[in-house]
Amino acid sequence: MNIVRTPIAGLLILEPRVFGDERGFFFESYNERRFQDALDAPEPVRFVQDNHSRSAKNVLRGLHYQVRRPQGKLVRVVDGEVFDVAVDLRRSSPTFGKWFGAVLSAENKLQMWVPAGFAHGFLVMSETADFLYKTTDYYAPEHERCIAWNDPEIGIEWPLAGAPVLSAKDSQAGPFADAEVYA
Ligand SMILES: Cc1cn([C@H]2C[C@H](O)[C@@H](COP(=O)(O)OP(=O)(O)O[C@H]3O[C@@H](C)C(=O)[C@@H](O)[C@H]3O)O2)c(=O)[nH]c1=O
Repeated sequence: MNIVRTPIAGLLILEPRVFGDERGFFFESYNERRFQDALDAPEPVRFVQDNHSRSAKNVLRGLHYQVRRPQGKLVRVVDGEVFDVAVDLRRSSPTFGKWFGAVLSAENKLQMWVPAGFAHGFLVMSETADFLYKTTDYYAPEHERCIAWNDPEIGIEWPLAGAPVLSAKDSQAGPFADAEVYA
């Protein structure tokens, strides 16, 4: 597994080693020891929930985060292609308010490690996309918050091909300026 650091501290791209042969391919989609070594964090990261969503083309989910029960997320795509984005909500971070995005696909098999302290979202670029992720805390809807995907202050450059399809919740999301952020 190759670890690619991003311009935002703690936010990583994981590139698994894929073994292809005449049958198809094999790769380790999660290896706890390699993952913990890559993070080099004081406390081991513990995952408590695995999620799977399927979305149609142009669906945009996000930008989501949980105050008080923040979730680290290890995300990947097993069918299709998405543009995956994390926004740094850690006020003490030199990259507070900055975003980073990467194309994750079934083809490239890249994973993004989004630590606690970020808002997260993605746009589906293929006809459909199956999106899988592990989280470090449980879903807590009472602590869930949304920031508008098109907040001008954040300025995410989404590779849009038309208007995005949003949930009712996401279409009512507020601006970054009103967001409850982390310390
Ligand atoms: C996220 C989640 C949703 N649900 C339920 C609530 C709701 O009825 C239904 C759909 O929920 P949502 O519309 O919030 O799903 P979705 O918009 O896919 O939410 C997800 O978006 C991406 C970008 C993230 O980063 C995730 O952490 C999560 O917030 O599923 C759970 O039961 N557990 C969960 O962990």
